[in-house]
Amino acid sequence: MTKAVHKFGGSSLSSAARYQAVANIIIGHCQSGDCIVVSAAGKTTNTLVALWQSYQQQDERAFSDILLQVENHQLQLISELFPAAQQTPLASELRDELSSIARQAQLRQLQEAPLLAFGEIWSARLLAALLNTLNITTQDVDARTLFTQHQGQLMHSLNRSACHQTLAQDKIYVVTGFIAADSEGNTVTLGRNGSDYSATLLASYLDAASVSIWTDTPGVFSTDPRKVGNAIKYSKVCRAQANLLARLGNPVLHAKTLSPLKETAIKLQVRSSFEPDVQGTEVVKQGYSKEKRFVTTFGELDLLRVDTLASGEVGALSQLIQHGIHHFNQNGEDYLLVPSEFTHQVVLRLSGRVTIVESHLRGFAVVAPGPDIAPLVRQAQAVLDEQAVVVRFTHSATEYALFLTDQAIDSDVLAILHDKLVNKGRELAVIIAGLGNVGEVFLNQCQQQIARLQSQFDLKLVALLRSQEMVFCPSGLNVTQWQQQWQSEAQSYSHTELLDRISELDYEHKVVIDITASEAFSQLYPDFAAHDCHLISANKYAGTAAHDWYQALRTQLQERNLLWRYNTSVGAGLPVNFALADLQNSGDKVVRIEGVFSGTLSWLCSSFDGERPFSELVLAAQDMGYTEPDPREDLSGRDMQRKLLILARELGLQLELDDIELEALMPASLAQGSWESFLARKDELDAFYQQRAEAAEAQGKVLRYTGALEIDAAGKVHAKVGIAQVAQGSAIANLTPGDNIFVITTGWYEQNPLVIQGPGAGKEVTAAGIHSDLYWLTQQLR
Ligand SMILES: NC(=O)c1ccc[n+]([C@@H]2O[C@H](COP(=O)([O-])OP(=O)(O)OC[C@H]3O[C@@H](n4cnc5c(N)ncnc54)[C@H](O)[C@@H]3O)[C@@H](O)[C@H]2O)c1
Ligand SMILES: N[C@@H](CCO)C(=O)O
Repeated sequence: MTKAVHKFGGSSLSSAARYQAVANIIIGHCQSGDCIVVSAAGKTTNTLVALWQSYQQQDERAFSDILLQVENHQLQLISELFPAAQQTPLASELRDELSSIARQAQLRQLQEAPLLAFGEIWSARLLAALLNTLNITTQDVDARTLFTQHQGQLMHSLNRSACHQTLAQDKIYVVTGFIAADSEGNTVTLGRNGSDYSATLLASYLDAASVSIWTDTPGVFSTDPRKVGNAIKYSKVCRAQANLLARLGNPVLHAKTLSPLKETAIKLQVRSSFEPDVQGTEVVKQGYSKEKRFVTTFGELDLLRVDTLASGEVGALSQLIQHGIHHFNQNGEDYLLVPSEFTHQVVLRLSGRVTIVESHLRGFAVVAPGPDIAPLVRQAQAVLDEQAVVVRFTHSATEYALFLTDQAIDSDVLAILHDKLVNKGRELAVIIAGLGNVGEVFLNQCQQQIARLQSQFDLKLVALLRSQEMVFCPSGLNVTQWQQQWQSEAQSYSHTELLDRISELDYEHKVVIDITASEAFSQLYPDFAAHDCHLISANKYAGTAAHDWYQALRTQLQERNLLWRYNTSVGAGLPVNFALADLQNSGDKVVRIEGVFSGTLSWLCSSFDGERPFSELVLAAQDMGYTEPDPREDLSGRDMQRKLLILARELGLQLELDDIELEALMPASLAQGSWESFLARKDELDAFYQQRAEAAEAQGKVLRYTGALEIDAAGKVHAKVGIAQVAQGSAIANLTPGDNIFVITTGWYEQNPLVIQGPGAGKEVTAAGIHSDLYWLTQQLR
């Protein structure tokens, strides 16, 4: 049984490298029995259209030039994709076909459709050959043997049995998109973007489980992502809205694509072959997704009024111009929105029954759930008035409204419309990982916080995760009863299951809040980003990972318009990152940061008076929730080293963790082994500390654990964390136990540095800092 149909468009096959990329996607996503539908490579169809035009114009010189261009392009693909031995038969088959085209042209017997069909035939042949060289049993199939039309209508039962008979073996089939045959065996084409239609038709004939349309954008967006940076990629769109968008000219979905899927359970996905790991958009049956908001812009259109429109006539007109036509009725009159380039064809066909009401219109449509339309129309009109955009015609229906304007809607106006019409009333799904010291307090504060944010943003807590178990509730957990829900519903999970569940979430925005201390969990950040999740971290591992990984994550987040907030990873709730960002954004230059950046070490050093053994204080700090899960992460200086690295990266410095010199506040011999074995040797820790404290006292000083980062005049960075003897009475010596202090010297704060001081660890302050990050995120999303 065919499990899946995958369609790759021209942009996915525009070069040898793209063919290789598609082959890799097929290897990763397909199984024997699946079908691949292909369009012509790159701009091949346009070139073949130009070839046809030169033939019609009897321009022999242009004809032979274009034919040579076609040959060179195909030969280049062949030579780049295959070893020499394989190139010869492929090249000679191509040359035979090109000679036959030239011969038919000379005899004036060339026909348009069979000429255009070569684009798809060559793509299918090359891709199948490439897959075979990669040891994947593949066969290319000419769709003219599968799809037959009679008088413009597809012969469904004949086609169905042809598909079942031809595509029955245990191999991968690469089928040509766009083309079919008529009942006499002549080639016919399925129209613009016909390959998408071929793919859904094939899926319906084969009762496939799914169709994936692989294109150059990773899904269906709320508006054109090339024009509006914060366009939202929806993970799910319902078929009715997808259909409407297609009729309104959305560039990703095409009017005919969806029709074969009506009344079927076939899953349709739109994905990017350029970012195959990124979750695309699923077009789901009615009721399986919330209705979303879209602002979709138009190319040049004419508005036509038709006297009497017969049933099926709009479909026939669309068929004629091979393009979607939007039809609506206003005040009892029928209107058509026709792309200007096709108006003359439509007017000719409707001879005498049509009036051109307005021509050369641009504009946009707002698509939204019914109850939202009326207020959105008012808001859109207000934006257009403010921006002095002249509206020539408007139309409102139950699920959409049209604004037809004089001028094209430019990116600035579109961004404002999108902000006002789409960015409002959105939902944010919150996934919380880590329900330990900080996580529990954060959750307990959540009830109040979510209610407070609710007036501006609709937050839903959809998942709670510990290392082994999770509760996942897409419609939202009850924050006040999370403990009961945890008791009754928590289940073990794998990371794959977690990512699958996240990919199914039907929310405009998602955020993963990482309150774990797990390096393994932080390594999932690129996957979360690929699933369009914003990130908030108290966990320091991602911020201190190897620079290349860290930079790749940052780039990935930036490309996907995702935000990452991690203020609590340094100084708990203290606004250190804010201050550093603000100084730099204001044009200041930070040259030195020094101080105490560990709540645990601050508390331990300030509390130690020789009365209680040092190790006893360590256990007390652990009890208070100051330490990392393994307090040796603090005692080793590693936690403070991480914080200094996070600050360094905030300053744009390219450091690795080990570029920061580190001196531990414990004997090196205690670093290995279990926590229990460490406790068994706690005397060694006590002696280690006692000895250093006494040495400091002998100098009239006190022992503290400090860190400093300095950028010298030559731009060289010096960074260190370690044990220091500090003068009694100094700011560091006088720190309240548990406080952090950040002394920041900058160009402007040179003689008298800026000081940020306060609690640097603790459940409440850290949880509060995470709420601050969440609030910041919601503000940015608005
Ligand atoms: N304690 C503080 O004062 C403070 C301050 C700032 C930042 N932080 C950071 O906050 C994080 C949490 O600190 P804590 O004191 O609450 O730690 P904790 O050990 O008490 O809690 C960690 C939680 O994470 C869960 N967890 C571990 N691995 C996981 C995984 N792979 N997936 C999902 N959950 C996982 C554990 O089950 C536990 O519930 C740490 O990264 C810490 O550095 C803590
Ligand atoms: N263990 C850390 C928690 C805050 O990151 C500290 O003591 O500073």
